[in-house]
Amino acid sequence: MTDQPTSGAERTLGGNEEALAKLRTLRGSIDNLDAALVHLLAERFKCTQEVGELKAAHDLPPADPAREADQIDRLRRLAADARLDPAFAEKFLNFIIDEVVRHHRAIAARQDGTTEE
Ligand SMILES: C=C(O[C@@H]1C=C(C(=O)O)C=C[C@H]1O)C(=O)O
Repeated sequence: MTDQPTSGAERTLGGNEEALAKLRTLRGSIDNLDAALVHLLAERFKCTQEVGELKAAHDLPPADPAREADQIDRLRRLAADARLDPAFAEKFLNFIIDEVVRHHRAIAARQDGTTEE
């Protein structure tokens, strides 16, 4: 007996129990990986928050383009080794870094007694 289908793809597979079981197993792993990604990102943002406070306390600029370039090179190499598209890895890292720098600007502005955004 198979559980009731819960999504469009599951309904389309209908009575194909083998394919349905495989889809559900894969989606279970995707759920676990997405949870791990959220936890990893939360830990990364905890670290970058502290970096932002350190920078504000020592009057350092919110962004460090040289460090960003090193990180992007490194992530592109890691992605290629892992057979992940390096262009995607770069886009993903830039998306995260933009958010980090936005936080760092806000921390610096708070420290200066100004408001940003
Ligand atoms: C976290 C930092 O601040 C910024 C964010 C970075 C990142 O998220 O990897 C890298 C460089 C900086 O522009 C840092 O300087 O280390």
